[in-house]
Amino acid sequence: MLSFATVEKISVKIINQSGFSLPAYATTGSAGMDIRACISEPVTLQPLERYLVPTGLFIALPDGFEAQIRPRSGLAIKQGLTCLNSPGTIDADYRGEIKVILINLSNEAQTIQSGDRIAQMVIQQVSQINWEVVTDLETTERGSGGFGHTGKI
Ligand SMILES: O=c1ccn([C@H]2C[C@H](O)[C@@H](COP(=O)(O)OP(=O)(O)OP(=O)(O)O)O2)c(=O)[nH]1
Ligand SMILES: [Mg+2]
Repeated sequence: MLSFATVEKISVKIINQSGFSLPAYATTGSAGMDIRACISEPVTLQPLERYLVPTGLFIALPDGFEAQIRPRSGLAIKQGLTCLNSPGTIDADYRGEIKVILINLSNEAQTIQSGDRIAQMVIQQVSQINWEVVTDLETTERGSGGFGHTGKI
């Protein structure tokens, strides 16, 4: 049995005609909850077309939390559908509808039906910081090396 840090309850409002249940963790160890398209009619995305897909979900995160909207790997590998702004950021103070920016990166048209699981939502704790302006940063072994600096193997 996996154990996760328990989070206080998060207020959620769900508005849809199709009676979807709330997003839920599919397995005991799932990081994300799948979220569904909430659309009045099917949407077809042509190759490279993007679409802002409503989910019918509204949440009120506590301060210090964010929700990330991430792609589902199955949808990406099978249909080339992914989230354009991945991961999407849902701010703690956002009270609007959660929407998913889907893009069709396949070379065929792809259709989304209402109720399709189009993305997943991961709730994370985040910190806000204050800057301390300095003239010199503390040194490290890496220094300014990056972008393949440590080699391939
Ligand atoms: O995939 C996403 C990304 C964002 N949002 C909502 C919640 C988020 O809190 C708000 C703003 O998102 P973001 O900061 O990414 O967008 P922005 O372009 O910086 O807009 P803003 O100026 O409103 O912050 O839009 C979504 O519903 N889905
Ligand atoms: Mg922003």
